[in-house]
Amino acid sequence: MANLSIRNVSVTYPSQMMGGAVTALKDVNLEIAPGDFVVALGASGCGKTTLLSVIAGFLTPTEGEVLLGGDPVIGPGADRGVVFQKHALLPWLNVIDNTEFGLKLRGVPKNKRFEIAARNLELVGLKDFHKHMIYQLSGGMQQRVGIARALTCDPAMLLMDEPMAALDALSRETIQELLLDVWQHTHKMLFFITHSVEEALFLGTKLIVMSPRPGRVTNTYELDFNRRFLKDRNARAIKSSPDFIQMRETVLDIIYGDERAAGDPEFHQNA
Ligand SMILES: Nc1ncnc2c1ncn2[C@@H]1O[C@H](COP(=O)(O)OP(=O)(O)OP(=O)(O)O)[C@@H](O)[C@H]1O
Repeated sequence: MANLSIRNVSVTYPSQMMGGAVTALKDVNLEIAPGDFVVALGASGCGKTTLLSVIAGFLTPTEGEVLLGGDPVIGPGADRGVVFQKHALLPWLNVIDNTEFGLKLRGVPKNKRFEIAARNLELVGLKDFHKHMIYQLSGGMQQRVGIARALTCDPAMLLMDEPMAALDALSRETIQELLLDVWQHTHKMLFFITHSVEEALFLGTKLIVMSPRPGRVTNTYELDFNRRFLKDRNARAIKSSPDFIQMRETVLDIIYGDERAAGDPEFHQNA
């Protein structure tokens, strides 16, 4: 199975405000192996979305390279499925047609694409919702469709940019647990962006904490809270355990420090 290697990646955007250029990423190195669930966390503007865009192939780095299975990433590809925060589903198509969409574009025959889409919808708990229109679904169910759709081309990696941000607390916890089940079932690499420290610690096997100006990875932690959850399925016990709380405070200190240094007095209490 293929590793994803991010090697010495820097990204500079042209900017009229910031003296002509803004360094969104500076010399980022990261190795993601099959089965890794990498979560990126950090103050606003530290380059999380830029890093995801580089991995997805939406953006070419100014310096450095991204390799998937040793091959350079030179654009978007079916080997990397992207789940966006919202507004990414096609409202005029029903659930099964949205889920099949990528396969249809690739010319996969109808029977085959139905079989794959139905399997993925079952995986995300939507087997009875094939014919529903997108507007008939809750935000959490729409995100389940987004995950099923991203899985249909059997990518090596799922990329998710704050996929839970628009959900209420209960739906968010349900989708977090669902995502861990999907991860355990598929063994895909995951790269996941969030602003919630609790979510990051609960979901990831590897947490990267990023700092702004210029955006870089300052701290990396190996985690096993998600594996503990998959063993005993008691999320509340894990999130209130002493080691979870201690880790949460350590990470919050880093992020608060960055927010203060950036002069933002209203750090959003998203932890
Ligand atoms: N297209 C662009 N043109 C110019 N500057 C950009 C562009 N996209 C992002 N930036 C700048 O690059 C830096 C990193 O942005 P990015 O969106 O990657 O950060 P982020 O960590 O995802 O932020 P947030 O948490 O607020 O979503 C910021 O200073 C941002 O203003």
